[in-house]
Amino acid sequence: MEKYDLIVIGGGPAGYAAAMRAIDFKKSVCLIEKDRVGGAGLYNGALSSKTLWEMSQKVYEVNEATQHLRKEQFEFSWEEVKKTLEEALFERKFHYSCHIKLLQSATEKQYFTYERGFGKLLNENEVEITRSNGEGSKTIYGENIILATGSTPRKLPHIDVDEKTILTSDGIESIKDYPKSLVIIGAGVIGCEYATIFSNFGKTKVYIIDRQDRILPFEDEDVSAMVADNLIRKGVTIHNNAQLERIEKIGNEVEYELSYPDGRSEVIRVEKALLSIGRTPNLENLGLENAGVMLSTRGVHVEDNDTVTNIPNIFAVGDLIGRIALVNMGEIEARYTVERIFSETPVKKLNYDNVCTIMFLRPEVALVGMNEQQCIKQNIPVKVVKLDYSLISRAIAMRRTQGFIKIIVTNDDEMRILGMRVIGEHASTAIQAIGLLIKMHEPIETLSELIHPHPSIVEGIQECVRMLLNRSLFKASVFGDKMACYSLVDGKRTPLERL
Ligand SMILES: Cc1cc2nc3c(=O)[nH]c(=O)nc-3n(C[C@H](O)[C@H](O)[C@H](O)COP(=O)(O)OP(=O)(O)OC[C@H]3O[C@@H](n4cnc5c(N)ncnc54)[C@H](O)[C@@H]3O)c2cc1C
Ligand SMILES: NC(=O)c1ccc[n+]([C@@H]2O[C@H](COP(=O)([O-])OP(=O)(O)OC[C@H]3O[C@@H](n4cnc5c(N)ncnc54)[C@H](O)[C@@H]3O)[C@@H](O)[C@H]2O)c1
Repeated sequence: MEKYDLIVIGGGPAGYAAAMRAIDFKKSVCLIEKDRVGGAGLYNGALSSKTLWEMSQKVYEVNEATQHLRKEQFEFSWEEVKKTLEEALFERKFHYSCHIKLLQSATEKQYFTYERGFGKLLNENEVEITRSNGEGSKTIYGENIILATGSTPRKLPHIDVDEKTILTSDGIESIKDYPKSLVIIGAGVIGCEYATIFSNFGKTKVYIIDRQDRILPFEDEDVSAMVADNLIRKGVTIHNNAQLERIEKIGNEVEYELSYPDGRSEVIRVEKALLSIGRTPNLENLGLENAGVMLSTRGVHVEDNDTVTNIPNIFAVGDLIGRIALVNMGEIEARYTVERIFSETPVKKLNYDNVCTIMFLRPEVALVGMNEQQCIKQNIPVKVVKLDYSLISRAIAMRRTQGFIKIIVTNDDEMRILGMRVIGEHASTAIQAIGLLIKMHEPIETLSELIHPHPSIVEGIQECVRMLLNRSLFKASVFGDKMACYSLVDGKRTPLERL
């Protein structure tokens, strides 16, 4: 039987990162992927949806900038959109396939093996690989095993997803043309990103069904309100507080019925529906019971800030553990796991305090660390500072002054940063710097006199920090509507006196 130091099941961003990190330790690693290396990091996921988003942003911006000049809207045909999408996917797929091929023929071949097939645990060390092309199966042995089988869209028993008319993110990119109308069920990240994409293209009437009183319910109200306002301005209908009573295919269309707390109900017909109500970990036929691996309510059970399961040589990373479903987190968890297994020196546990993300909306939203509602929920007393984009030179130069920067710090003299939210153009440009400050437990003083490029959106972050220190360029006493600074203790906001 072939023996390896490490077997990795699943070749998405997490599994791939694990295999590559094992090579650095000169350990023998077998990576097993049943379908396509890259997983949802590429296909029907991060790269594909961002390619669509980028194209849709271009369309929207051209039309916005030239609205007084043109009679007709600028547009891409769906064929052009698909072609660009395929080019982008091919480029990345090419990197992976060349990389894998060359690694297997280079000096690394003694370490790296790639197997195309379905991986299943037979016990704590043995994995069966069943090849999809009818070439049978084989069993291999691993000293250590990393499970990285990812997730798939969550479905509901009463919604008949056929990936043609009623779709999930797995099927939406295979549509043959822009739908004339699209209802999106679930107003989380995927739902809002696709609402942005289709409303940007301007060819689809978009509806979002939101069972809560606002979209993006896990984000602060000011963020979700600005995102919602912009979607509505682009013609999107948001059904807030709506209960989906029924959704069914009628011919080539979809009919859905909603009810509201005030007793109202409505029936609407659209061309397509997109179900985006979260993701489910890929646990099926993984053989967890054969090895005695336990589950949590979210996925495979792992220890806090760690990736080890209840079986000491079996680990789980990425979407499969249901902790934070992001490419960057899957990669970090995977790299940590390999270091934890093979490093001769102790490795620091995982830390989720400074996770940086971007929500690809219009405008983009950058997130790092905690938001206000998390501070309230965890009863952490904080200070909050908020600056409107209209006071930032670069936003003025861009003629895009809609947006704000919000920074949350500890409610003490040191004022360590706990989190930041930026919504607006170039929102994502400064999140890693803030992520680094959070990780290093640095006080905000560090940022206040650092030389920032001018004109840039990040100067707004510096102005926020200076406001907290009561030394801002503009004074909140004058621009009270654009600058806010308050303490947030026991859920109560109290304005802080600022000059
Ligand atoms: C529409 C969409 C947009 C997204 N946008 C972003 C974004 O902008 N930024 C971001 O950070 N994240 C984004 N995400 C989330 C991100 O794609 C996932 O968090 C990430 O891909 C998870 O990586 P993973 O390796 O854990 O799992 P996956 O990417 O799901 O990969 C798992 C792999 O395992 C394989 N597999 C499963 N079972 C087996 C088995 N038994 N044997 C062998 N192979 C198996 C699968 O075929 C797959 O290739 C997005 C997701 C979606 C759906
Ligand atoms: N830009 C990014 O980083 C990015 C982009 C896309 C996806 N992702 C990742 O993918 C994950 C999954 O995204 P998602 O949007 O599917 O999940 P989500 O958790 O972000 O949102 C799901 C939404 O569906 C709603 N919902 C749940 N059940 C419902 C029901 N029965 N009826 C109506 N609404 C319902 C929830 O209230 C929530 O608003 C995200 O958590 C994120 O980690 C990240």
